[in-house]
Amino acid sequence: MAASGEPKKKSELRVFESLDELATDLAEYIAQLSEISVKERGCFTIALSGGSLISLMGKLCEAPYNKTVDWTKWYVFWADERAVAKNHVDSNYKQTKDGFLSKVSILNSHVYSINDNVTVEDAAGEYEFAIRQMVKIRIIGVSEINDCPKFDLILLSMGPDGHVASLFPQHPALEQKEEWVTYITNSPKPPPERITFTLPVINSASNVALVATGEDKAMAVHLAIADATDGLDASSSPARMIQPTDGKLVWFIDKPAASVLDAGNSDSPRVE
Ligand SMILES: O=C(O)[C@H](O)[C@@H](O)[C@H](O)[C@H](O)COP(=O)(O)O
Repeated sequence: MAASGEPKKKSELRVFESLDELATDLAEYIAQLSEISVKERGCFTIALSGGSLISLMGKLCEAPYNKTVDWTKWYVFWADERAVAKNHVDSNYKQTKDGFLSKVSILNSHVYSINDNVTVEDAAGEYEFAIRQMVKIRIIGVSEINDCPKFDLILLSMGPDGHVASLFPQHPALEQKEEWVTYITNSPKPPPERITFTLPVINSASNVALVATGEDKAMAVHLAIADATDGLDASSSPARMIQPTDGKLVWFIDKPAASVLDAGNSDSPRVE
């Protein structure tokens, strides 16, 4: 059973006893957002990332969702991607195709993967251009605050160092305010070359889900969520910088990832 708090400041923390319960709730959450977006806007724009996220989304490929979700209305993007060939084991696209896209009826023409035939810089530029075209025709919504794309849902998983997408602690990419998509060539976690959504894009989404599982994430979860983090330099916790301006953030974490919060080492969390 999830310990789920009432939304406060448009953020919510859901803590699960098991990965199975987390996966069940995550599938229902995504399916509900898809239904709402299709009803309100006629389509559903979702940006994915790597890590265990894709396998945690697995229940979407099963009954009832495989039949009830309106897959033809989905448009799939990536919040970050490694600059490797699409058939490389490190490719987020490959992981998503093998574990998700090949199992549901999303149209190939609605899948916006990153060009793996050009430099990482050009791939980032092309990806931003593609997103701009989709904003122009309003498949992707637009933020009234800053003209950024407003994805219906951006799904992120957090690393043990608090990184989200390919935004790593202390990295200058965290400061990028102008571009929607940027690239890095020195990722502390291999592979070194990656493209990533910038913070303004992530924070402009209608919904952001942040998934963190396992004990190795416990301190990063604490730093990202706790109200009081004495002397914490903001850029040491990219996950803490995820604060949708006009959208809603939901954390999906398991007990081990919540263990530092549970231990009472944090003051009241910034989210409930
Ligand atoms: O880009 C990457 O190198 C990974 O995808 C990374 O961002 C991953 O998502 C987190 O480290 C969480 O990993 P898990 O979800 O596997 O715990």
